[in-house]
Amino acid sequence: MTTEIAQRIIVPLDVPSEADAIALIDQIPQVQFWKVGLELFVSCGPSILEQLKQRQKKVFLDLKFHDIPNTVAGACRSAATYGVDLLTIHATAGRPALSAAQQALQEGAQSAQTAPPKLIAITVLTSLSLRELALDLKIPLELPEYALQMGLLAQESGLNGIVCSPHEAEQMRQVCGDEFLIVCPGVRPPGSVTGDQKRAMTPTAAMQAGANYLVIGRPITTATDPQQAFQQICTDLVSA
Ligand SMILES: O=c1ccn([C@@H]2O[C@H](COP(=O)(O)O)[C@@H](O)[C@H]2O)c(=O)[nH]1
Repeated sequence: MTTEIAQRIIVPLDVPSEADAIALIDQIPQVQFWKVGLELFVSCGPSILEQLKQRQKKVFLDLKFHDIPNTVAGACRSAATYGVDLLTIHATAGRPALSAAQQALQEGAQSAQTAPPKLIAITVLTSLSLRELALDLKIPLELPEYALQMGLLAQESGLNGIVCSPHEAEQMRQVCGDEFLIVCPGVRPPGSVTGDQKRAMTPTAAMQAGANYLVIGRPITTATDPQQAFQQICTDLVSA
């Protein structure tokens, strides 16, 4: 049971070098699903993906593409050759870019004779508050409604799922159905520092809200004992 839960926790490798990433991967062998984001990919490129695959890990490549349709399609065609499990694009890239990205992923994967990653859209970054969305970004909708509209746009464009805060997961699940993947960062065990996460929830509440996967980084990776921190989260989730 703990193993099943462990497979639903994605830990980000938000570290500056491949050596730091490998040290972390080997420090927590229980983690089955790792996320490679901008910091690490810009630093070391796709070789870290090979390192993860050699260790039979699942990989979430979180590059958050946001560009015109032709450019995101090219990036997706290339990313499809890596054989990763999940890939991100911002929903705000718009409908033509989302559709082009999904189509290019299928084409790229077919040419590389590999399975395409599931393409999931960022709805509203979990670091944004209701106030920032309204006052800085001038979005005239309430945040949950805006996030839902971004989720629906992703679904209508043929994407496999979304990234959203656990606060929006329940309504996403109700509206988008059981097959749509919901991946939630902004997850903090009780008592953890929230840092730059503005719409955070506990792992148990996030799972109960309908998330398929939780992304939990600093509460694990900066803990004195990362392995123990990961195990404690799994144990709490199993007993909830
Ligand atoms: O809306 C989003 C989209 C992606 N992220 C990423 O998730 C992790 C969260 O790390 P923590 O240390 O648990 O805060 C990080 O890699 C972000 O790039 C997100 O937080 N919110």
